[in-house]
Amino acid sequence: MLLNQMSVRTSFLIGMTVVGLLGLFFVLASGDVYRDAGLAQQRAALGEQVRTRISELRHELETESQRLVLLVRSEPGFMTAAASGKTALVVRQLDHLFDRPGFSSGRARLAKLQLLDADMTVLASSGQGVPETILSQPACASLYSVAAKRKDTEISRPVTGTCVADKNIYHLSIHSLDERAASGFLLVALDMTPRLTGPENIFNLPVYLSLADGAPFYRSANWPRAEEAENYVVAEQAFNVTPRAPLRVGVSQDIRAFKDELVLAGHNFTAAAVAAMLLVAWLVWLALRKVALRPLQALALQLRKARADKNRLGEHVAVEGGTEIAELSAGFNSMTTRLKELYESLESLAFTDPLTKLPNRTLFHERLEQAIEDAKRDYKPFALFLMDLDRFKDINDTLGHQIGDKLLQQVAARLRSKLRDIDTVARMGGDEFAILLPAVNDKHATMAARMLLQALRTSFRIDEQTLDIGASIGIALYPDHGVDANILIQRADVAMYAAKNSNGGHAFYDGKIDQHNPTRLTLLGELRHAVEQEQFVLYYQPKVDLRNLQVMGVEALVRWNHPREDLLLPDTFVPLLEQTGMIRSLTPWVLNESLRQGQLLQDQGLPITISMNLSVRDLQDPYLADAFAEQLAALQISPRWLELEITESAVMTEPERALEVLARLSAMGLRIAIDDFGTGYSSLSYLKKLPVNTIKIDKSFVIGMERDENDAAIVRTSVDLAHNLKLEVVAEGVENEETLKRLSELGCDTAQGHYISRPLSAEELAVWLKQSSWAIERNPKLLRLHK
Ligand SMILES: Nc1nc2c(ncn2[C@@H]2O[C@H](COP(=O)(O)O[C@H]3[C@@H](O)[C@H](n4cnc5c(=O)[nH]c(N)nc54)O[C@@H]3COP(=O)(O)O)[C@@H](O)[C@H]2O)c(=O)[nH]1
Repeated sequence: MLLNQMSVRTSFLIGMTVVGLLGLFFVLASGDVYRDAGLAQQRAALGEQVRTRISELRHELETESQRLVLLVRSEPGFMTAAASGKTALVVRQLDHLFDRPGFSSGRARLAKLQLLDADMTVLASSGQGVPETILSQPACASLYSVAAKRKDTEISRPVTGTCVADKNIYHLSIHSLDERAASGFLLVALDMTPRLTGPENIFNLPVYLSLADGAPFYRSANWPRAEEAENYVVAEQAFNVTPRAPLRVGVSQDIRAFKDELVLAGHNFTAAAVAAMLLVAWLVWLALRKVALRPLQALALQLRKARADKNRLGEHVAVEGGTEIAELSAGFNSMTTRLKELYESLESLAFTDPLTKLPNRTLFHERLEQAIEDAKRDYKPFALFLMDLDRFKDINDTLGHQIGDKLLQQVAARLRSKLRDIDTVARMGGDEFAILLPAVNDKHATMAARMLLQALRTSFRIDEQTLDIGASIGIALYPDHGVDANILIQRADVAMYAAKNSNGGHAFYDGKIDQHNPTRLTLLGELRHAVEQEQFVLYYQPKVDLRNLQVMGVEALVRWNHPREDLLLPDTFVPLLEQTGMIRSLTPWVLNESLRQGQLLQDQGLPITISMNLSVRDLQDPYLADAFAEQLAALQISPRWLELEITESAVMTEPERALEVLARLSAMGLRIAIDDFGTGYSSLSYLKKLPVNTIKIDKSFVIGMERDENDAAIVRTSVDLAHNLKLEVVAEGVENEETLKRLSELGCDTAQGHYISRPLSAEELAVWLKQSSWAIERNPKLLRLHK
């Protein structure tokens, strides 16, 4: 377990240290074995030396005995005396021999000469030498009986023996005087005690002699004491003297020098073994480091780098090592390359808009945060643009998503091509783009916005079709309009709505126009949803022809069928739809629904004109007339059943464009009414130019005309003006019979108001048209029109 938590390097070092310690232990243990073996060998060598010396001593004594016997045989005096059988003469000769040169000159001291008969009975003994009694002791005398028991054929060979008597050790040998037994035998006794004891013993070492029963016989003065035992080796050898009295010879040898040598050799051996082990360990370490450790460390290092910095993913590590390491490194390199690819594709998925390949909302947010940091550090302003395409929804709905997608791709490419490398352009979703322009002030931002809008004004060519779109850009500046990313985005959003209502197509954030509050934001979100889900419904308010007091048309008025609220009136949401440009998505729906309703009523035999309201944004739409033409054709409805109500202010916002749009609509046969007449700063010169059929006097004058003479004057003047211009007049806001009568007296053509009817749902209208006193059956004008 612990090994699992260690680095390979540490594991290697620990493993090698353990192996090294084990090796050292075995080296030290083998030193002891080696020393013991050395001592055993020393002991064996000493034993061998003792055996050899003893054997040499025997041989030497036997040789000496032979020499003496030959000397004796060559003494005529003795041989004559022996042959004479005269004991005294023989004894004299024997003693005489003792004194002869060469008898006592040997290294073994001559101890006795005896003449024996054929039965090994002593005939004569030399007076010189050791006393007679010593040789007659059983240990020595046994040799006589051994010799006596020999066969005749063995008589010529000497009999030898060793005996211990009277604290001396003797070598005895019995030789025949000649080839015949009858001539007698000669016993030669040599005292070999000095050869085994004393400082000049044959071993030249301290000697310890003991008898068979263990009784000590002799001990050299320098024999080691018990406490010195470890400094000596002792070899023990049986030195057979007679069967009954074997002598054991112990020899000790001082081994201190040898032991010192052993210790020194042991130390040298240990040192050499340790050095060899270290060398082997070092070589193993070098090899392991080269084939395993270095490659693993290189791979681990690369892994750490890649973990710390994702950009280092995919960097290849070139390592040399064994087969497994080569396999590991190849696997590592291919894995890190694959990881890099996966990471990049993930990053691309997470941060890139798949359609336009532009940064997405998430990445834009990151860049915005970074831009704020940079701007704080460098004290440089920057600009944030939020841009929304005009008419994109129409294009998407009418030409299909594929065209819409290609248009977005071309818009993205065009925007990108117009910006600097340091600028960021991102797609926030739908047809909304965000642009970050570092290090620019308000003047640069204005120039950039104009340049981008100009770039988008050039037509787009997609699948053989030429498409024209516009855009609105809202601009928020750092730090003037905010120092926080979310605030800047919100304010650029507010500015974008202002831009939609402006002429230039771009607008800076302005605190005065910012009606930003949570309720408004919620409403905005819900409205977007409502437009997508078509959560609207049309109510219809009848208009009565004052000449016959019968209904002649209805005004279509939109209501929001809010999922949680009651039906919401247009004042609560139409201004917001107009500000945001979303009204342009609602208008086609109102047109479609109005025409469908008109067709239903006509199918029921209730032919009436339907009026619908257009906003200022509709009047700036060059495709509006085309859309109306398409819709009318699709439903096969005559344009004369449709009337469009436009306010003076809507026309006066961009009179030239409005005039162009209205001219086309009028040319198609649609009727045009000026709504809320009298409330705006009417330009009579434009009124003259407009293809208008009707003016609707604003209800604020009509409601008050009974009480306020000024209002009454305005109504009267408006009626006269309209008639002078050959226009029809509608008075709205008729709330009572008196007003209706007064309007009729003034020559007003049509009346609309709560007195006649409040706005009705489609079902209510169908009933009302059949049942009310203003019913259509009694209106011959309309019946005539229908025919
Ligand atoms: N662009 C579009 N604008 C639309 C659409 N539908 C409506 N509108 C605009 O909303 C304004 C308010 O409409 P609404 O709340 O429906 O009010 C209408 C009538 O209910 C009201 N009216 C009618 N008679 C009387 C009356 O006797 N007294 C009284 N106090 N109010 C009355 O007037 C409104 C109709 O006005 P007008 O359009 O000027 O004829 C409305 O002004 C529309 O501009 C839409 O689909 N698109």
